[in-house]
Amino acid sequence: MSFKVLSSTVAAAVDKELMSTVGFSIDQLMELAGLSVAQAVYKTYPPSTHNKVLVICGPGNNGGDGLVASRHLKLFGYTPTVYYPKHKSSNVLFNNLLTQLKTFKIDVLQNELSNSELKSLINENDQIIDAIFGFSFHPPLRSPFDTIIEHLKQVETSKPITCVDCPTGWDVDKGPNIADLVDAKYILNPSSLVSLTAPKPGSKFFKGNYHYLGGRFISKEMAQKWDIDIPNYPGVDQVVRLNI
Ligand SMILES: NC(=O)C1=CN([C@@H]2O[C@H](COP(=O)(O)OP(=O)(O)OC[C@H]3O[C@@H](n4cnc5c(N)ncnc54)[C@H](O)[C@@H]3O)[C@@H](O)[C@H]2O)[C@@H](O)CC1
Ligand SMILES: [K+]
Repeated sequence: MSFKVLSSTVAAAVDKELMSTVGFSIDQLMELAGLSVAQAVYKTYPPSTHNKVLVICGPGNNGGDGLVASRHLKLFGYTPTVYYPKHKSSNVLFNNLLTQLKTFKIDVLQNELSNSELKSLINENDQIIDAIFGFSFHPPLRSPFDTIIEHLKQVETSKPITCVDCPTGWDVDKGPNIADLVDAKYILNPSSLVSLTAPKPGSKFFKGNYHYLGGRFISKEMAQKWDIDIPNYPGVDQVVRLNI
C-alpha cells in the first residue's frame, strides 16, 4: 500500500503538538508506541519460534519505546533481555520504566559490553529489536552504537531484526543512501520496521519483509491538519501492515 511520509522536522512538531494542545503526556505516547512494537513483533516472530528477544535501547525516547515493548513482550510470553548502555539516570520516566522491568524480572544490561560479550549476546537471542535511535538521529553514529550496528550487520541475514521508527544509522529523511557520510558497515538492512505515527521519508528505501505502522494516537482532525495518512487499523490492533 502506498503511504505519505512525515519528515523528521514535521514528526518532531507533531510530537510537540501531541504533548501540548492535544494533552498527552510522553508516558502515554511511549506506552502506546511500545505496545505497537510488541504487537508487531508478536505478529511477525511469535514466542513459539523466536522466544529470546534482545532489545537494544538508546538514550532517548526511541530507547524508551524499547523499554516499554520489553515489558509487553514479557507479558506476551517472550524472554526479553535489554541492553541499555547509555541510561540518563536523571530522567524519572526512564527510571520508572527500569523499575518496572526489574519487577517483571527482565534482565537489563547497563554496562557497556566488550565485542565478544556483545557477539555472544546477539548469538544467544532468537531476534533483535533496534530501539536505539528514532527521528532525532543525525548520522554518523557515535560509540558505542556504531559498534553495536556493526555487530547487528553480521547477523542481519540470519536473524530477524525489528527497527523502531527508523533503522538506526539511516538518515531519517534520506534513508540509507548516505555513502558520502557513513560507511556501508553501519547501514542495516533489517527484516522488519515499525514506523510510528507515520512513516519517515527514509522508510521508502526499506526492503525488508514487514513494514508496520503503529502509534495509534492521532485523531482524524489532527491527521488532516498535518496531511498524515492513517490507514485502517484492523479492529483493536495497535499496528497495521503497510507492505502487503
Ligand atoms: N509522536 C511520536 O511519534 C512518538 C515518538 N516516540 C519515539 O521517540 C523517538 C524520538 O525520540 P527522541 O526525540 O528522544 O530522539 P531519539 O530517541 O531518536 O534520539 C535521541 C538521542 O540520540 C542522541 N543522538 C542523536 N544523534 C546521535 C549520533 N549520531 N550518535 C549518537 N547519539 C546520537 C541524542 O543525543 C539523544 O540522546 C521516535 O523516533 C519514537 O521512537 C514515542 O516514544 C512517543 C511518541
Ligand atoms: K531505531
